[in-house]
This record gives sequence, C-alpha cells and structure tokens, in this order.
Amino acid sequence: MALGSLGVLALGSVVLALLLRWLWDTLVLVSSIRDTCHQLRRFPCPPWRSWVLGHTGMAKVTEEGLEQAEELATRYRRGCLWWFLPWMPALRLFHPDTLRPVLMATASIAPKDRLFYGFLKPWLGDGLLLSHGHKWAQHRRLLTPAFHGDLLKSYMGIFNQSTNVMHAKWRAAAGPTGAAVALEVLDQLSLLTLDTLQRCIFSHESHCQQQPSEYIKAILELSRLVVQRQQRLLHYFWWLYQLSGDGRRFTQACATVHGFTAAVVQRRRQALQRLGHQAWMDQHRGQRMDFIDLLLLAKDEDGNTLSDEDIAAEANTFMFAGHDTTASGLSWLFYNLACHQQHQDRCRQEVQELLKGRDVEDIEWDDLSHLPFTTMCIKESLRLHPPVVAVSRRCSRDLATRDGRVIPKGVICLMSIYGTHHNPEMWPDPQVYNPLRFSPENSQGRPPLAFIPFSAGPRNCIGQSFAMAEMKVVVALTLARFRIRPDPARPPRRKPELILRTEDGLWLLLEPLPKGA
Ligand code: HEM
Repeated sequence: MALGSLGVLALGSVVLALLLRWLWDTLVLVSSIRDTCHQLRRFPCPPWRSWVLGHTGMAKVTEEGLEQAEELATRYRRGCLWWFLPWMPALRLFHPDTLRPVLMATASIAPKDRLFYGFLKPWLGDGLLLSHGHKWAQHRRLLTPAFHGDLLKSYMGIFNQSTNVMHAKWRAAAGPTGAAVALEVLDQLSLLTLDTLQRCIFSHESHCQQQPSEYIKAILELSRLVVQRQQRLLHYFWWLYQLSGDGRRFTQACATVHGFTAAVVQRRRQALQRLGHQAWMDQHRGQRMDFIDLLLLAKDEDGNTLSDEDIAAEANTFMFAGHDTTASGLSWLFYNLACHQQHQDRCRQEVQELLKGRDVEDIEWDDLSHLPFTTMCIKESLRLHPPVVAVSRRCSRDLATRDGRVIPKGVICLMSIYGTHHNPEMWPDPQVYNPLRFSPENSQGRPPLAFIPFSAGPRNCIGQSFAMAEMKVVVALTLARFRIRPDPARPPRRKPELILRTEDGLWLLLEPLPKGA
C-alpha cells in the first residue's frame, strides 16, 4: 500500500516536473518571440501586400525586382524588415553599418541559411560553399593556399588558351568579310569558364567550347534545374521532387557529375599511392599542378588530409561557384563597355600599349597589375551588375549594429549586394556606369563594405583572385581583337537567378579588328 502511494507520488512529481518544464519553455519561447518582434520593429517595414500575406510574392526575380531592391535601398538606406511569408520575417540589409556585424561575425555565429542553399546540397555535398562549423573551418584553411598568387600564375596559359578558342569561334561566325556579328555572349562565356575550370581543376580537356560534353551538359542542366526548383513550391519537398521529371533529370545529372569527379580523384589517389609521395612530387617538379593534385597533397598543421569524398565535393563546388559567376561578370562587363565606347577605347589603348612589340598575343601574370583602367572598368561593372545579387545568413546569436539596433538571432538576413551597390549614400547616381569611381582618389574614404561583389569576412569568395585574373585576360584579349557594340534589336532585361542573367540572353555585336590594329 505504502509502495503504491509512493509510486503515485513519484508519477505525480514527474508529471508536474514535465508540466513546469513545458510552461517554462513556453514562457521562454513567448518572451523570445516578443523580444525578437520588439527588435524587428526597430527596422522600417515597407507597405505590405496585405496584412495576411505580408510581402509574400512581392520580391520578384525580374527586372522589376531589381528596381524594387534599388528603391528600397534608396528609401531605407540601412535595411528594412520583409515578411517573405506571413510567419517568416527577414531583414534585407544594404549598408555597411548593418552588413558589418553579420558579414564579419565568425562562421559559427553567422552560418548560411539552409533554406536558400539547400537545393544545391545533393550536387555539391559538403564543399566549402555549403559546409559549416569545424569542417568548413578546417577545409577553408586547407584550401586557401591553392588560391595563392604563385599557383594562380600557372593558370594564366589556360586563361589565354580558352579565350583564343572562343575568339576563333567568333571569327568563324563573322566569316571572311570580318563583318560585325550578333552573338549571345552569356552562354559562350559560360562554356569558356567551364572549359577553363575543367582544365585548372582536373587537367581535363573536354573541348566543350567546340563540341558537346556530357559532363558540361550535366553541370549546365543542374544549374538550370536548381533555379526551376526554387520557383516551384511543391518541389521544395525532396520526396516529391525526386518523383517529378525534373527531379529525375536532377538525379541523373548529379550521377554524371559525381561519376566524372570520383573517377578522376580515384585515378590520382592510386597514382599517388603507387609512386609514393616523394617520387610523385619529383615527377611533378616544374610542372603545373591542378586543384585535384593540390587537394590530394593538402595537409594541416595536425597532419589532417582530405578524404576522396571531401576532394570530390570541393572540386564540384569550384566548378559550380566559379563558372556562372565569372561568366556573368564578364558578360555584363562586355555589355557596359559596349554601351560606353569611350571607356572601351581607353581600355583597348591600355591593352595595345601592353602588347606592343610582342610576338605572341598573350596576357601574362605580371601584366595584370599594368591594366589600371581596365581593372577600374571591371570593378565598376561588378558594382553595377554584381553576378551574385544577395547572400543570406541566419545568426545563432543577437548581433548589435552600429546605429544601436539589434539583428535578432534566428532571423534570416538577406544581405543585398545589389542593394548595397546601388545605395545612393555611397554611390551617387548609382545607375550610371562610371569606372572613375574606383580611381585611387575617388575610392578614398569609402567604407570597404560598400563594394562586396565577392562578399566579405570569413566566408568571402575564396576564388576572387582567380576570377579577377581570368576576367582581366578575357577582356584584354577580347578588346585587342574585337570592337563590342550593343545590339539595338535585343536590349537585355535583367533576371536575378542564382547569378545575374537576362531573360533572353545577352546579345552583343562583335566586330573583328584587323590584326595589330
Ligand atoms: C566574378 C566571379 C565570382 C563572384 C562574383 C563570386 C562571388 C562569390 C560570393 C558573393 C560568395 C559568397 C557566397 C555566400 O556567402 O553564400 C562566394 C563564395 C565562394 N566562391 Fe565565389 N565568386 C566568383 C568566382 C569564384 C571562383 C572562380 C571560384 C573558384 C574557382 C569561387 C569559389 C567560391 C567558393 C568555394 C565560395 C565559398 C567560400 C566559403 O564559404 O568559404 N568563386 N563567391
């Protein structure tokens, strides 16, 4: 009997403890929601579509969507509150003062928001772009030396060769008369950057600029499918998506890409094991190493190396992160130079002076620092048309901004690169293409975070020097050989997808110049 009462008492205590715990959790949750709402209310909120829907559907991935981002940056300057869904608030930030705490926070305090990046996971796995925590930090340390200037130097030959292949195609399209020809450049430049990357990463010559390649076709298809999936709410559920036609195509394309990468990594690993480290190094002495070689040899201070799976994920990530971004940057640069012949002429003159008297029309590593005006034109184009228009984070703790507000933990922060680059507080007449904004004297006093095409802070773009070097080579050789004009029949309408594209391609008129002109 006494035992029975004790049992009831014990059970009662457990139930009471659980009840109290639940009450406490609820109180904490309510109070944290109240705090979050209080902090969010300190950010201005643009007019809603309706009080039930919030801003749902108002941020469009169109020309109008970009104009809206610019209007928001002009009106609210630092940032504003945005209800993506009635229960999902986000902060849209477009000023160094509000961007700084998030971009400069450690990667563990400001991790990437999974909603935004999750669709890439089955393709890219745990590569740098998507990994987090300890794994990301370790890999970032291991991979940083692979993007050092000394190694990038050895890729200059590849940048030049890939550009020559593209120009040969353009000359063939112009025919023997050398008349100006209208060409869609975004797709052509995507093939060029893929060609370059495949050679720099795998030392593989797919000749994808001249003939179809299964592997390259799969990468282009994956990029297209990820964008399409973002636009179909039902496809957000993986189990539903994989049953759809698009989902099956996605799985098939992933298999092609993963198969290619795994085979290269395996072959190299076997060669390294067969020869042994020293003999392998001796064999490669004086030769260019590709990224796979560098990743196989990468070792941190504790002797940790990368597994085959890790290497494959990083290689797939570089292929993805490095191709469309650079192609978009180059396409908009060509477009801006086409629309501003005076800047195009000045760049061409700079390049011609550099190449004067040379037997071979190649841009070398040391030339890159002797193209100051061309570099200013590239930067201004990356400002006006940033290839990546926004990056997103979801912080794991509250972060204070300079003006005394707080970015609450758990809230999506959409850091608008496009909005920041069009914020009139830092960029007067933001729609005007004016490379002189980047002259040394005009750059003085401008906050570094006003210009962030490669993002900033611990998770900035690891490939930015690679991309800048490639862009300089491609634009310098192109201007030495072609005059670029806008195609009046097909003015572009911008379309911000994974990268800044256009609705119907980017068409330009390319007129071959006589040799040595
Ligand atoms: C004009 C060309 C490029 C632009 C505008 C660009 C832009 C960016 C931006 C904005 C980010 C930050 C993404 C985020 O926070 O979610 C990023 C990250 C990254 N980029 Fe680039 N990128 C370019 C070229 C490249 C190239 C050529 C490579 C490699 C060969 C590359 C590899 C990466 C990687 C691996 C990351 C993730 C870094 C990390 O999280 O640690 N990018 N890039």
